[in-house]
Amino acid sequence: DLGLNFYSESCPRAEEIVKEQVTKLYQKHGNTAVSWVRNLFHDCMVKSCDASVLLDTTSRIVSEKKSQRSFGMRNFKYINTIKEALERECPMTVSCADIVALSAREAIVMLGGPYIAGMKTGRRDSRESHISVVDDFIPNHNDTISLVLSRFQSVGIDVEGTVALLGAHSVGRVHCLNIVGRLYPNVDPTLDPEYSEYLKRRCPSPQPDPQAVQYARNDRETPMVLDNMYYKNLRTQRGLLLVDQQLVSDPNTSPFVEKMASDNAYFHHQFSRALLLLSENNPLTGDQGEIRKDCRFVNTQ
Ligand code: HEM
Ligand SMILES: [Ca+2]
Ligand SMILES: [Ca+2]
Repeated sequence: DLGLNFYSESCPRAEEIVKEQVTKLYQKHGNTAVSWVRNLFHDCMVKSCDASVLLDTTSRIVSEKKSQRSFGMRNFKYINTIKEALERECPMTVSCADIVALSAREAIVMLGGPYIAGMKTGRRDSRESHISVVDDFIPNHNDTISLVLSRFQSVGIDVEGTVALLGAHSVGRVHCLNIVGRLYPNVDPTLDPEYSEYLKRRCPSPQPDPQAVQYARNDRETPMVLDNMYYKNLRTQRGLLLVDQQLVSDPNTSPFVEKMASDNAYFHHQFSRALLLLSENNPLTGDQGEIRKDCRFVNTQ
């Protein structure tokens, strides 16, 4: 099973090393922290917190990064930086799946979010990619709220927790590809008009070139702070994705949006609770899976 401070004997400084590396990376490239938060969602939601999302494509494996749902994910190369620091201290000991979890915990602090107490470790790494089922677990940007809620419910996260987790969209960016459906041919009438003008300036073409890096920030006010500005934006019709905006129009979720918009501490509390649950979804433990040497590849192909 997972446990608190699983590496206390095998690698006592493991959690400290992750913290040091996440801090250094954040100082050089602030958006690495944003990536670590998204990584946890994309790994843990898809079957298990097993670092399946980190595998690269090889002759035997099709990477989950190839999925349309993973569009825009970035900074994977810096996971290797964290892993290398751990390998220098304790070779073949700390799993990539625990790096995903611990780096997210530290990143949330860097971004002004809550410190998530009680995060367990001891996850082991998958020997396979789950590319064929990514779409069954990760919702699309324009899915209905009932589908989104059922996906989170299937990993034990309730409505309040789901509303809190979507608050991760208080940081980072969205590429135009995921936005233009709300702008062209007609502007979604639920969008604030001043906001849709801004979005059209950011995304001037209905068919964005997928190679061009055209995007809008999730939260224009505090783009690098994991705060409740996201919910305030939803209240003023400035939700970026359809899934975001639906949180205020649906009667099951809107009361939580209201509470989170007016109380940042409550948002942080719910975010911690839900993220902890997500971080413990169906891990490989004991002698299941393996401890990868390189997070991009299984040990023996
Ligand atoms: C219904 C659930 C969700 C959907 C449909 C969704 C969808 C998306 C989409 C489409 C993007 C923009 C990708 C791009 O164009 O570059 C995005 C970005 C992001 N998502 Fe989500 N997301 C969901 C839930 C979550 C959760 C639960 C978290 C974390 C707890 C999360 C964290 C992030 C972060 C941090 C970014 C910004 C990434 C960056 O700037 O590099 N998302 N999400
Ligand atoms: Ca996974
Ligand atoms: Ca923010």
